[in-house]
Formats: sequence, structure tokens, C-alpha cells
Amino acid sequence: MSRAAGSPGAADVGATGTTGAGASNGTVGAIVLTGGRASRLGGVDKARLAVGGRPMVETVLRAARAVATAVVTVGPGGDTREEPPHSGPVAGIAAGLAALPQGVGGVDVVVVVACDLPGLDAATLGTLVDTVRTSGVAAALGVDAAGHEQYLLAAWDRRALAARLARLEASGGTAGRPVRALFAPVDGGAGGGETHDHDDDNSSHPEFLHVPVGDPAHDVDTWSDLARRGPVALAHIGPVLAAALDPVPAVHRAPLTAVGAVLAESLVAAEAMPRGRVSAMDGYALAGSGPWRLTGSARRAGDDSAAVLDPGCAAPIATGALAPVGTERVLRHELVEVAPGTPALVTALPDAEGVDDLRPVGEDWPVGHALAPAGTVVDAALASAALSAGLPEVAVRGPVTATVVTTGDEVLPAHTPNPLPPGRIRDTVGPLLPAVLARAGFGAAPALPRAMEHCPDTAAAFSELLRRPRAAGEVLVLVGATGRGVADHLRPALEAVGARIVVNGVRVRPGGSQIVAALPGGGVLLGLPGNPLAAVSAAATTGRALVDALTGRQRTPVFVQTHDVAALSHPGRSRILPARPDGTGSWNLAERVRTAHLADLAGATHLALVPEGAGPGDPVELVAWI
Ligand SMILES: Nc1nc2c(c(=O)[nH]1)N[C@H]1C(S)=C(S)[C@@H](COP(=O)(O)OP(=O)(O)OC[C@H]3O[C@@H](n4cnc5c(N)ncnc54)[C@H](O)[C@@H]3O)O[C@H]1N2
Ligand code: MOO
Repeated sequence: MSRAAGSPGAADVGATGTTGAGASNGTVGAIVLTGGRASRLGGVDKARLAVGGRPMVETVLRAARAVATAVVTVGPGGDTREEPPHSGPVAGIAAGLAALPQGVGGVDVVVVVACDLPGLDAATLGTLVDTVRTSGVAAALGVDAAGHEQYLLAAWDRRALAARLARLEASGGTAGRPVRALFAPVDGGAGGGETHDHDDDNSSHPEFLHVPVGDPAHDVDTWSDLARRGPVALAHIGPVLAAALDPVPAVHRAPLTAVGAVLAESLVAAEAMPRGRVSAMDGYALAGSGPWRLTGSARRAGDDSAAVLDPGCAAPIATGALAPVGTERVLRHELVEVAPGTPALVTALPDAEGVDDLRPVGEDWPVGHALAPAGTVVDAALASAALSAGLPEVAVRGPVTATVVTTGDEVLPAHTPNPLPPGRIRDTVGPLLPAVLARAGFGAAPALPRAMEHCPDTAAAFSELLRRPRAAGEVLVLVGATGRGVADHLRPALEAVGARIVVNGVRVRPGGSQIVAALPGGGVLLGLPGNPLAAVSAAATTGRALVDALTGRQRTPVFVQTHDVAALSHPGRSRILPARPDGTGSWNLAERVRTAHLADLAGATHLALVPEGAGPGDPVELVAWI
């Protein structure tokens, strides 16, 4: 995790800032925990994950600075660190407290917050601080609307926090302790350790108060937590979809009918390659040492008769033929000389030194050899190899299928002749989407051009379309209506039919308004923005991530160095730009694109994914879009 941007350095600790929102009879300090391994987020730098366009840690720091005169970040690159590193939040809080100003003029209330609270605001922290000050409890902690405690959203009486940390330190140390240990009952204390709702009468003098704060108590622990908070980064679509959608069930298929599907299990050879001792060349099977008498009968591929070759003898043998019993070596005919006679004599030429054209059983692979891991796409070569390995069937998922439906009452079929009525346009993207989706990994594109299904701009038509029963793994690809305009029925219809939205916008241009949702009738919706270039970009990128999520496909991305990536990059969102080879091993990216047509994509075989905030020399991912 990098240092929290804008976090105060050690010199800033104790600097004067905004005073607490509560009745102030001392100063407020804040400990912001930025560490943690983010294991359910694939180990990303959680603090820097952006929600609403701002890294979560910046939101939390902004709120903390509004109520506290001293703010300490604890974590890698922060003001201080837990000891030892990665020893958990309690050790982090101990390190943070030690870094806050002590003694006269020091803090009397300590706010303890995690960095992953993107809904946090100053008012919430002010309420917690006020609660501690006015009630005299050890700590006030936030709870969400469902009543779940958020231990890392609390305001503490400094002395109570110090005492509890000292107690834990004395009984095994603070390292590795769960944060709830700080709230554990203290033996002998009247009402010790009890937590009470804020509204309770406090006759039993609880040590802790629950303060209902609602959304600010929701942390981001998973990809689904992140996606619920609005547009996700282009780079995070894959993990967000994988976390939100179940893969389609695995089925068994004959290898050649599984091309395009994804291995659900590793492909393990049932038979060795080769299965028997066979000749790699047309030549002579040889037994014992030479010269050899050519007495054996010729051996052809497919002949499994019980022929025996005696020592000192040779027999003609064909490529792929099983060697007769007794064969010790095979030499291709270029490497021997055959002298006529009765019998003829076979002699090895000098170049035969060290050569043996007899293939032992399992020379290429033994029984049980894993030819490809789960997640591999079955291509023609792998299907063929599965046959070589004696597999009548392979376990696969997919291919998933796509049904393309256009929207927009202004959109007329692609073949509509001139003159078009004013304000109307032709469908210039629907007919080619099947090919783009096929490139992304969906099942084979139907023949083009084909009649597109079109959904009229009415709420009823959208609801009917979204409710229609669909097979698992069928993706409804809708073009347009993803916006929030007067004619955009998709979002209201998704809500009306009870769909589960899993991606609600992506931080990318073009294509930012795209939507992915699990549909009530089965299947998944991929809502593409209506502008043709945005639709193609989203189909190529989110489309392939959907295939990955639904099939378990593992892909190796293609990264390249390009010219001017830093100049082309935007700080807050990715860009998708047409890419063309420059003829010298690098790529030229279009500087800008117009999205209402595909003219800027003509001749560009690839789309370049320019990461947000890219620096000079940063790699760019290339996606073959068609
Ligand atoms: N207030 C805002 N308005 C819009 C924004 C925005 O951020 N704020 N973003 C713009 C961008 S960028 C896009 S992309 C679109 C996405 O919205 P929709 O998915 O609802 O797209 P539509 O409004 O349905 O269509 C947009 C555009 O594309 C034309 N279109 C639609 N389908 C086809 C087709 N099959 N073939 C050719 N052209 C098509 C449609 O006529 C519109 O002109 O929102 C912008 N607005
Ligand atoms: O998604 Mo819009 O067309 O960014 O271009």
C-alpha cells in the first residue's frame, strides 16, 4: 500500500486544524488504518481503491481532518506502522495512539477509523466524538442500518483506549488480536464491556455506546461491496464479475464439439503418447548388433500381429507401425545401406551414430499427464490433443451465448433505404456485434447480416424482455438505453423486474454507462451504451470479462509499449482507443475518437486500454476486437 496521499507526515502530527464538531474541552486525534491485506479483494491497495472517483482513504482522511487536530495514518507508507508489520488492527491502533500528541494539550478523544469506509463524512465522526464527550463512555461506535457494529468506526476516550490496549499488551500482546478484543468485557467493572444502543437510558453505565450512522458504517471488503458503490475501474471489471456471477454448470462433450468452450477440469491423458513402441520413420526395425540380416517381414502401421525379430535381424518398418517384439532400434532408410544377397545385409551408415527412430511408449506424455489446466479454452489444437490422449469426452463450461437486441425508437434496421426520415438513423452496430462478441469468446457468431430483434422504448417492452426465461450462460446484449435520459428505460426496468445489478457503470471512456445485471428469468444482461464505438468497446472488454466469469476462463493479457501513453491517459478514468501497428514493433493509438460511428475504428485491429493515470512507458493492454 502506498503512502496515503495528502496524509500528514510526522511533522504534521499535532498541527492545528479544524476543531471537533462536538463540545470541545480537549483536542481530537484520529487514527486512520490503511493497512490490511485486502485478501477478499485479491490483495489490491484497498486504501487507493476509488469510489465515486476518489480513493477511499482520501474520503476518510477528509472526514478525519474535519474533526481532528492530529491525524495519523497507520500502514505501509503511512505515518507509522503496526509492529510487526501485518499484525492486525489492534497493533495498528497501538502504533497510532503512540504517534498522537500526549500529555498537556494532547488529545482526549481518539477517532479510530478504517480506510475502507467510502461513505464516511465529518458529521458522522462529529456525532461519535460528541457521544463520547457528553456520555463519558469509553467509546462510541458506529452501527449500520441493519445494526451491525463497525468496530473500526469509533471515537474513544483516549485514556480508556490506552488502558484497554495496555491490558491486551499485558495479556499476550496486541499483535494478531481481532479489533473486537478492544471491546471485550473488563472483569470487575460495573456494567463493564456492555454495549448499549444510543437511545438506551444509561442507568447501568455502559462502557460503549452504539450510534446508528447508516451508510458511513459500510466498509468495502469484497468486489461486490465495491461495485455496489457505483462505477468500477476498467481494470476491476474481471474480479467484480467473477465475484458476482456463478459459472455455468460443467458439461461433458466430445472434444471436437467442445471447441470454443473452457475446460472445467484439467485435461488429463487417459492414454500415453505414443500408446505402443512405434517407428518414427520409414526404415528398418533392428535387433541385436549389425550388420543385420534382412529376414523379417515388412511391418506396416496398424499391424499388431505377434511378429518377432530375432537378434542380428532387420525388418522393413513404416512410420507409425508397431515395432515387432525383439526390436531394439529403428533406423530410417537414409541412414542405412542395404547390400543385396540372400539374405540382404543392412549396415548402419556413419551418420546413424547415436540415432534411434524407435519411439518408446509415453515418449511425448505418459498416462495421467496434464495436457492443459482448468480454465483453458478448448481450441482446435487442444481438441485434437484430447483425441490423441484417448479422451472420448472433456468437461467444459460454455461456450456462453449472446442474444443481441437493439433499442431506441429512432433506430431503423441496417438495410433501411434512403431517404431516412428526419431524426432517424440506421442500426450501424447491432449486426456486427455477434462478430465482436465471438472474438470476446462467446459462441460462434451467426451468419451476418441477420435480422436484429429491436425493443421499443416502452417500460412494458423492456420488462417483458428482461423477464423472458433464459438458459444459464445466455447473455442478453442490449444496445442503448443505459443512460438516464427520458427515453432510457433500462435502469427503471431492471429495478422493476428485480434484477441484481452487478456493474453499474465503468470508469472508462467511451462506454462508461454500461450495465451488467443478473436477470430474474435466468441469464445475464450486458447493457451496452448506444453510441456505436462505445457499444463495440464495451462488448469487446466487458464482454470478454463476462465470458471469463461465466466459464472460468483464464486469459493471459497482451501488454505492449506504445507512444505517448502518459499524454493520452486521463487521471480519473481509463480510455479505450483504436490501435494500429506502427510498422516498427510498436503501436499508434488514436488520440481521440468520435463515438457516434465506427469510422475511427476502420483499419484498427485492436483496442488499446489506456489505464487511468498512466505514466510514460507504462504498458497498455491490447484487445483484438474483431
Ligand atoms: N447527460 C448525459 N447524457 C449522456 C451521457 C452522459 O454522461 N450524461 N453520456 C453520453 C454517452 S457518452 C453515451 S455512450 C450515451 C449512452 O447512453 P445510452 O446507452 O442510453 O444510449 P442511447 O441514448 O440509447 O443512444 C446513444 C446514441 O447512440 C445512438 N444509437 C443507439 N443505438 C444505435 C444503433 N444500434 N446504431 C447506431 N446508433 C445507435 C442513439 O441514436 C444515440 O444517438 O449517452 C450519452 N448521453
Ligand atoms: O460511452 Mo459514450 O459513447 O462514452 O462515448
